Amino acid sequence: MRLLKVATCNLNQWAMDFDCNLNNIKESITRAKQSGAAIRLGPELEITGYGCEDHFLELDTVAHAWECLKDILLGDWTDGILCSFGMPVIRGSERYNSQVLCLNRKIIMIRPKMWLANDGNYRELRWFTAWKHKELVDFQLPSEISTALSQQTVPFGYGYIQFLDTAVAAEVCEELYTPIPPHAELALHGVEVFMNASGSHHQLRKLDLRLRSFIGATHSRGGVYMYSNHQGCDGGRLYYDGCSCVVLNGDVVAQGSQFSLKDVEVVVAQIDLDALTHLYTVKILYVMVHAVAQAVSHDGLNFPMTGQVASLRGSISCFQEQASCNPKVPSVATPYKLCQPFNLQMPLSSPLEIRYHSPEEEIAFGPSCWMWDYLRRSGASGFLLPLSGGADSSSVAAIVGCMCQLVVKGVENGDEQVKADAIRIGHYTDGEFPTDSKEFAKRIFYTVFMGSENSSEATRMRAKVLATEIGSWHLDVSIDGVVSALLSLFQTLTGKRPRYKVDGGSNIENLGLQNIQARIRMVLAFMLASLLPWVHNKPGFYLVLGSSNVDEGLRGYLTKYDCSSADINPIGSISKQDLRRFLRWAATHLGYASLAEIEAAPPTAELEPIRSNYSQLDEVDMGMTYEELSVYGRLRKIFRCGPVSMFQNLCYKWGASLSPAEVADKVKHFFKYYSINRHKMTVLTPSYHAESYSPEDNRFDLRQFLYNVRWPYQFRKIDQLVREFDGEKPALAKLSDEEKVGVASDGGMGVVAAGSDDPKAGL
Ligand SMILES: Nc1ncnc2c1ncn2[C@@H]1O[C@H](COP(=O)(O)OP(=O)(O)OC[C@H]2O[C@@H]([n+]3cccc(C(=O)O)c3)[C@H](O)[C@@H]2O)[C@@H](O)[C@H]1O
Ligand SMILES: Nc1ncnc2c1ncn2[C@@H]1O[C@H](COP(=O)(O)OP(=O)(O)OP(=O)(O)O)[C@@H](O)[C@H]1O
Ligand SMILES: NC(=O)CC[C@H](N)C(=O)O
Repeated sequence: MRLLKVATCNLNQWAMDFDCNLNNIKESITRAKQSGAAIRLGPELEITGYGCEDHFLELDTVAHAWECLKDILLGDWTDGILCSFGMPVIRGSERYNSQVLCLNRKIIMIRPKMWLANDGNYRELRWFTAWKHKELVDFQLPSEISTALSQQTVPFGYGYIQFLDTAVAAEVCEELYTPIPPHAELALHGVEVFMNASGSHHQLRKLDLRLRSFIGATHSRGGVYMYSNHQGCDGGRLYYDGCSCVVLNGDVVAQGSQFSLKDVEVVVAQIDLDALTHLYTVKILYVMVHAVAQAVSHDGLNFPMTGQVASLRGSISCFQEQASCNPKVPSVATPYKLCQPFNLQMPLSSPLEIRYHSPEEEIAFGPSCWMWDYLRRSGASGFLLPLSGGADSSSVAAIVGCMCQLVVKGVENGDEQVKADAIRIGHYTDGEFPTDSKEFAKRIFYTVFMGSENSSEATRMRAKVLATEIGSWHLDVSIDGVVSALLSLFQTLTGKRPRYKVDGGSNIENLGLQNIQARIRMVLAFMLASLLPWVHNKPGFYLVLGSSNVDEGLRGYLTKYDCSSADINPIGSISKQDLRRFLRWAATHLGYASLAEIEAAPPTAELEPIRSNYSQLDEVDMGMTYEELSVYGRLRKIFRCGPVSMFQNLCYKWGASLSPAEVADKVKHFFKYYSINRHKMTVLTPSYHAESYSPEDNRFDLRQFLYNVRWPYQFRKIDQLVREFDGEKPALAKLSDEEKVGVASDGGMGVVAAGSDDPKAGL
């Protein structure tokens, strides 16, 4: 029997904060050692933080990473435990994103990343070179390190470490998701343990995709797959969502949290790499030992199994055939044993039922954890939210409420860091600390309803009730005096006073009057956020929260520099549809009952006067439904559709209820407004990234912002296709639902399935 105990971790690193990162790393090693683990894996680029971006171009960053590594290696941290540290390494003139593998105060091997993440939010090729050679070369350690460690060189490149009792290899994040992942070849060389150091961000409904990859990696070829990820906001729009885990032969045997306020979480599993013992015996042992530390069987049928890796591989004929003729992969021989012999005191981990959060929980917990990190690291004393009583700002309020609940839970569970941060931010004195989320919210959360003559009593009351449920310090102010002061000023300047459309004004007047209200709210919000703490004898400032959703951004249905311009926005890349689901969930699960009524109300900007025959509604104003917007957004971004291919796809998808000419009108309408308003994306409030169809212009969706909004070439082609389709209409109408190809699946990312999004269903 070869019993191996492995530890992986979620670390809440902060880009460029080397002290914070080093402390977390040391803490994780301490806990790994306490658990008796022989391997400790940390996340990708953990020493610097993953999100340093152009700081990686600074030599200081790499130098500081070496200094931190030296600090670790000069102490007893790596004694008796193989540690993988993520850091940038320069070799010659190239910089590599590397896993540095250390044991007993020596560096055993440096494994540079071979396939870099370079799409979506990732731009690793801007900072790193990919190592493309299938070999190990000698790497001369920086002189300060080599002197301190008495070690001149280290093997650098692709390969694995051959210990006396097992073989271990690194696979760096993205490499796992490539068409030919390194682990496939390494497994054929007898590598039994894979260490994947990752920097992977949260995206709604993405976890499944990730877990399927770990499972797929080890299901047919066997092996132990260790995954480590960052967890938290390391200084940007992304939330790294942890979920460090250990997978054995396709079964998850240890799983860390996806959302948590903890800075360090260590996930441990114990595996037997060797012989297969009779299940019954194992079951008895399991009962006898009665404590499988990290792995608890959910259904009672999965017991810890011995002999998992070698035995499985030995039973697959093709595996052996391919292994026998596989080209050689270099290795580093390390005369050291990682495994223990059979020992009843060391219980084995069993397969777990994988824990997934629902999308509603993801919306609640991801942004709240991100906001907590942002708050505690920004030096602010709290948040201020312009709360309209509508769905969007109420979702943001609920997320802040959820954050307060998580903080109180963290304190209750004895998390000293959360407690210290909460005491500092909430300005508790005399040994007091938060014990009630509402009381905590009162200290760190201002909500402000800024009503105008166009606001309804219903929204004013909804804002007030929700604020009470959450516990925020709520203000209810009227901005009419400021609006009329501005209008009087304008009248003095020009002699003219604009009127609303319902009162006979033009479109320009109507828009001008709406935008005055929207922008005054922004100015007022920032004023209150900076001065209210002073009024209440608190030091510091509050961060202004924005609350426009991804669909409004895509369509441009927001006033540039209005109340959607804020310091940060937790829902800027979440769709209206998902927010509504979240509100229904939060009404019961977060205990804010009024959210149910808020969700049920039709979305309105309340910027125009309400008359008996007119009341402003978002979907009417926009000329499209939020449901349609989600479809356009996904086709545009995820499926990279231009106007013509979007039209073609939607003809299939909506063909049963809309004619090609109607589809063409919708597509043109969308592209017209998308392009008219694209400039607004350049000044979008930094938002939590949660959705792969985000139109966020600064880091994610890189496109021009000055368009020919008539799209003459593309729209002409659409018109031509409409004429052609009109001739073929009967043929198209004959297609059954199953035959309508629509949009292909996006691999589990929650994209519309064919035929599922009839635009009329949402009306
Ligand atoms: N190509 C370009 N590049 C750079 N900037 C450009 C530009 N074209 C216009 N601009 C600038 O943008 C301005 C137009 O933008 P903006 O001032 O926003 O005005 P605009 O987009 O015309 O109107 C805002 C729309 O959002 C609606 N709204 C407002 C508030 C809340 C809500 C809601 O419920 O969610 C909806 C409102 O009813 C209205 O339909 C122009 O005056 C110009 O200054
Ligand atoms: N009466 C109001 N009081 C306070 N803030 C407001 C008010 N009206 C609008 N806002 C703020 O301006 C933002 C944009 O206003 P808009 O009317 O577009 O709301 P929205 O995007 O539809 O969101 P909501 O669903 O929260 O009303 C809101 O999210 C809110 O933060
Ligand atoms: N750091 C990386 O290699 C990222 C890999 C991948 N795109 C992810 O989100 O997990």
